[in-house]
Amino acid sequence: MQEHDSQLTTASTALAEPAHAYADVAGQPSGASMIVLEDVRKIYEPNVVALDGVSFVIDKGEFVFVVGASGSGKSTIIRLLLKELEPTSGRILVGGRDLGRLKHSKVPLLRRNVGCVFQDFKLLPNRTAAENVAYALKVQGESNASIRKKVPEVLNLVGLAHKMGSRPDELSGGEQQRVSIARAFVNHPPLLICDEPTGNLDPDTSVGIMQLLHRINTSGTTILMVTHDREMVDKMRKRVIALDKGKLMRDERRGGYET
Ligand SMILES: Nc1ncnc2c1ncn2[C@@H]1O[C@H](COP(=O)(O)OP(=O)(O)OP(=O)(O)O)[C@@H](O)[C@H]1O
Repeated sequence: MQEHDSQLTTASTALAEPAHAYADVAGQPSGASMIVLEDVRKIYEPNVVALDGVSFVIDKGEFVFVVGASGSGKSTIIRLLLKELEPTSGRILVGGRDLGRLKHSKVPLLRRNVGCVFQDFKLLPNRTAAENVAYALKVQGESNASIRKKVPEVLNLVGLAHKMGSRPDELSGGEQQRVSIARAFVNHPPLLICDEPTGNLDPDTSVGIMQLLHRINTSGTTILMVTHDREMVDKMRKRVIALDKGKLMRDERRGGYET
């Protein structure tokens, strides 16, 4: 743990000025906010109102849960933040950049600055843990020398140094999620979006994953986590944004799953 923490401190130092990571995205200065949604509406064809005037601000370094019943609009928010979708109206800023004004050629750069962790891990089945992380770096154009350095460092950080050569089918669910967190965090993105990261895990394993995400957060990375994990939200007492049928119903510092 000691060793992991010192590496997270290094990550924190690297993130001391996360605005640099975005400096090329649109060439605008970044403020203290990591995510801004201003009166965002999203209507899917033919006429499904997924988000109905949602506004909130998430500052750099925050840890925020997004909760709500199925169909309340949580995944739509994630897809908007990654610019996989465009809002019907309203404004979205990530790292100070207005996504509505972001050129399509800059979208890959945006996504490199936003790590993503999913419920189903999305690992390549025939590759080892190390290869899964290395592959993500390779497609980003990272040099072989840098990949050789970064992969063991990040797998050590998530507590998987001893399983670098294991394929996903040789790893437990919790270990697979650690590989997926390593892949998302390997370039120390200023923002990590987690879509139900503990949804497939038992309660004890989920606690370990949450501890890891908490440590990543305390190193400076902003975390937005969509979850149905009532117990976890109630235990962590972090900021909670609750959606219901596309509307923001609650935004509470140190909130619980329900009021
Ligand atoms: N591509 C789409 N076309 C039409 N309607 C969609 C599309 N994607 C989502 N929706 C609808 O938009 C609403 C919000 O969906 P969204 O996936 O954001 O909810 P969610 O809160 O993530 O749900 P879950 O917890 O089940 O993942 C739902 O009514 C859903 O049926």
